[in-house]
Amino acid sequence: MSDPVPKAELHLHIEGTLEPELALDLAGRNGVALPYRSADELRAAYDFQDLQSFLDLYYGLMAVLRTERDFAELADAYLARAAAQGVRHAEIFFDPQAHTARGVPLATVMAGLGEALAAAPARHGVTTRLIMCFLRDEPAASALEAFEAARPWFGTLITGVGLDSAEVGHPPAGFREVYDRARAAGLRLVAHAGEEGPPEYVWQALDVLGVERVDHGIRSMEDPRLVERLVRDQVPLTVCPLSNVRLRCVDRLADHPLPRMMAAGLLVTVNSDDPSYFGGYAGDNFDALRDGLGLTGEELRLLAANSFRAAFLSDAERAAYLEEVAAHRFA
Ligand SMILES: Nc1ncnc2[nH]cnc12
Ligand SMILES: [Zn+2]
Repeated sequence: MSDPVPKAELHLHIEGTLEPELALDLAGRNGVALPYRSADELRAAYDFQDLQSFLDLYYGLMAVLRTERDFAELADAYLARAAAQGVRHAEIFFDPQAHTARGVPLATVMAGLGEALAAAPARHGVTTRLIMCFLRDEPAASALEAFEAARPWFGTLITGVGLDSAEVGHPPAGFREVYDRARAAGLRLVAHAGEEGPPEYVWQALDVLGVERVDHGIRSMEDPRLVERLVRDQVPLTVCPLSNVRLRCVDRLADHPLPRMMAAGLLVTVNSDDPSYFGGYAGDNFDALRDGLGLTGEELRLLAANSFRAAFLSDAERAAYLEEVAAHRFA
């Protein structure tokens, strides 16, 4: 990747950027016993059958994240890698409940992430937003509790709310109340839907939760009326091609619906989801689309421009980033 196109990353779980080497370092530093003796042994465990098999490993490995410094190092390492692949703006998810349930105070998580994000423009040339996600396989009451605990950071460090974790059997409609509170608090609204779950979950994310962006949304293609709606309203979809292959939502990259989604007029963006686990950061996903699906430089430019159109930026920031995309020369 000689000169990557400038892009925004809008679907990135900071916990999913935990590289095996850092996980082992933190395990040693924090005295956490892991059942892996080397980074290669850990990497070999990254062979997933579906979303749940990934989540089991992902939540388990979070045990190594304990201190403010751990979260700061995690986020700083992501920002360095992302910047090297052309990411100029990152809207970063985190899972508060996955940390507080392990006894790590929310204030510790926020202080660590806050330190790395505050340094990011000067250190890495990356602007950021932070989006707290609710775990949809936990009760709605737990999401409400997490939401209320995070109020001190609303509008300063926390820009929005999202919904993630095991999708099937956990439809968006169960989280109406916490989304209503988030809207009233002035937060931006997104949710994972249509990754493994059916198009009905995308409808619920739009019509019950009132989301502004849909994370994944690939199964929307099964419902022509839903595609019509998403095209009409130009609802951004944060698609994650390498993730979809690794979690077997699609059989092979060659079968990925992204080209059909673009042809249908959907506002598609390309993102890495959990790059340490799925074989690539944002630029690697762009490269895979070029090398594996034959996307042209102009198609990649459109995807990069879409990422800034779909981002929670001011008009002035957006215009400046779109100029950079327009000026980019593909090799
Ligand atoms: N791809 C994904 N889907 C749902 N929840 C997640 N949490 C982290 N990555 C996720
Ligand atoms: Zn995700």
